[in-house]
Amino acid sequence: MAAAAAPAIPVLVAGGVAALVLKFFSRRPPAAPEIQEEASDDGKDASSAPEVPPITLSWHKICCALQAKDGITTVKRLLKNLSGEAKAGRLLAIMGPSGSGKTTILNVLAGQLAASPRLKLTGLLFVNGTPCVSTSYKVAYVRQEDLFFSQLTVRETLSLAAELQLPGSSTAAERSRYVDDILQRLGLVRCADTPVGDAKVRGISGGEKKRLSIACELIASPSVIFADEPTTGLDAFQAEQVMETLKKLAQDGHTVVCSIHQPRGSIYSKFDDLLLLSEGSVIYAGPAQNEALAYFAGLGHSCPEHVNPAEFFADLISIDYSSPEKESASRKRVEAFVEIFATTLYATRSLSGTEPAPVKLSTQHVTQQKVGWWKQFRLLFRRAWLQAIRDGPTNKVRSRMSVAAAMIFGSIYWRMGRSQTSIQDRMGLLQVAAVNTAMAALTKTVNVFPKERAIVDRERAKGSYGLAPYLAAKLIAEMPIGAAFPLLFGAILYPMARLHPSAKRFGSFSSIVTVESFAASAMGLCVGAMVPSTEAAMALGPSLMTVFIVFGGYYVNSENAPVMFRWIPRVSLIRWAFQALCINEFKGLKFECDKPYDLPNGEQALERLGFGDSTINKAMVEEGRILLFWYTMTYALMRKNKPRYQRIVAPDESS
Ligand SMILES: Nc1ncnc2c1ncn2[C@@H]1O[C@H](COP(=O)(O)OP(=O)(O)OP(=O)(O)O)[C@@H](O)[C@H]1O
Repeated sequence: MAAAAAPAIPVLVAGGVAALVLKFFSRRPPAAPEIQEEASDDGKDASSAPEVPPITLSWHKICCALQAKDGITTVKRLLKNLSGEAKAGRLLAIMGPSGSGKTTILNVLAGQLAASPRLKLTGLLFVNGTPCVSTSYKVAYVRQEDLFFSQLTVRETLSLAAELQLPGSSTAAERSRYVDDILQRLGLVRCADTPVGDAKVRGISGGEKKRLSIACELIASPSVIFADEPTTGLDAFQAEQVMETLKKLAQDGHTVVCSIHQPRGSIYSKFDDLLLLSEGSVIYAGPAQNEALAYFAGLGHSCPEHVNPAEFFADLISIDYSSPEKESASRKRVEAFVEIFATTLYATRSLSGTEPAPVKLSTQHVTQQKVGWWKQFRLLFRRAWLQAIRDGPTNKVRSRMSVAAAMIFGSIYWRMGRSQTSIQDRMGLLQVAAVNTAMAALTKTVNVFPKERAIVDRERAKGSYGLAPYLAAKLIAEMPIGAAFPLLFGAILYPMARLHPSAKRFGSFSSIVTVESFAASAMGLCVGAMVPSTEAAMALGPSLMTVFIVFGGYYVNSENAPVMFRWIPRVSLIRWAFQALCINEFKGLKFECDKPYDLPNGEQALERLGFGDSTINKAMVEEGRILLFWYTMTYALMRKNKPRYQRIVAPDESS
């Protein structure tokens, strides 16, 4: 009985955490934005755009090649001798056909080209004329996909970024004013208290999401802002607004560089400078407006009146694959453009004139972590908690599934008696309960975690916080809600099936399924940390769990399994949960006996299953070890898989 009571501890712990969390947040309603209404200490006006050091970024002879496995042969040249510059206070647009290298050059300039042993990246980068070093300027990179925690409002998202990224010396009022200022500047005031939303719950619009992405990047007052196709997926109006935002940021003194596909005329007119690429080569780099048109007119290609220059350039520099003749003609034209540009004044006038001395460069940009471990933990805990409790659709589905599963199994195993046949029924039900609990927790986690990991990877790459406070905050914040569903399942199933009728046994039953559910979630986290996408996680997670189900203690007796598989039951979270549930159910239970070979009590039933000399405590310790193993593996994998960026080397260093 004492053993049976021991596993009640996790439920008490989860309940305790839930109570503490509720108490903590009862003082701050979840929907309320976390704005401190303190008066400014220093009376500074935060409404003006913060001053950023002006940066002129120039690049010289950037080459990027994909190499064969031998490391010598070049398979493809992604960037060919690219030179150019982006100036403070100006908006530079990188345009070119699909696959021309726009994203690649943007990644290179932002120091965020994903590292690969098969890529060779050479060239020189200069900031205000001096060789670029990693921490000499602040970079913001607005990626194509906008990834956010869907249940947080716009203001909460920005406030959290501000709390994590602004120096600890700033006051809460200053941070709050700073957030208000950014909301104002990016036109996000109207949707400030709207949740970001996702596919399940509609939140802010695509354009607002993009502007929120820019806003989050602006928190650190970057000098240079890179944006990869910021208008993709937006309607004309939203696209216009996003580009207007970038233009204003340029006018505020930022250096803004964006790649863009086929902008409409009104968007093109906002560009100050233009970098035209085709198949990794520069076709034109220089001022975007009349100069660009005059340059091509000088080459015999005049843009007709009332034609959008962006469309004109797109037609001019694209390779036409519709027929071999057209392909050859368009390729010749593009090659001629590349050749001409490489030898014109345009190609060199923006650079400092003298050939820069080769220096060893690193463009890896890592922000220093600004706040301490506990503050990171507290902020991330709040985010994880809000995300978990506000996710109504997911929680509704999970609770409905728990109730439905309990009702179905409860009806099938309705009020089991004490006949001999009920022994098999009990075993079947306990196995089904263990499998259902594990699968529900696993599928939920693998469905959600890979998306969250993508956000966390980005934030960690920026140095916003560490992995340990993130994981600790997530695990603790999700504990109460994670415990609620197995508890609901147990509370309905237990009386329906009339399992061992004792409050203590019910407490143990609930504790066992709760711990098992945490172990399955931990396994889901590990699977999510291992693979690149939700689809891959959804394929791998349940397949792995099937193996643990087969060796879950009911279908195969571990002693009868081939030697090579005998270790699997020891690591199967289903097996230990099933074992603990059986001991909890059968110990002390008497059965009706008619025949001499009938089993008179539960102890003998346990002997048959091979659980005779075990206890609930022992099984739960094993389950706890499995839980810790998956948590540790998740930590190790996320640590190992932290995004790494390709180092750029000076041309002569690479030879
Ligand atoms: N890490 C990589 N390994 C292999 N090939 C790559 C890698 N990165 C880019 N490429 C290739 O380099 C070329 C340029 O890619 P990039 O994404 O820069 O083009 P893009 O102009 O941005 O295209 P789009 O407009 O379609 O996004 C493509 O052919 C792409 O397949």
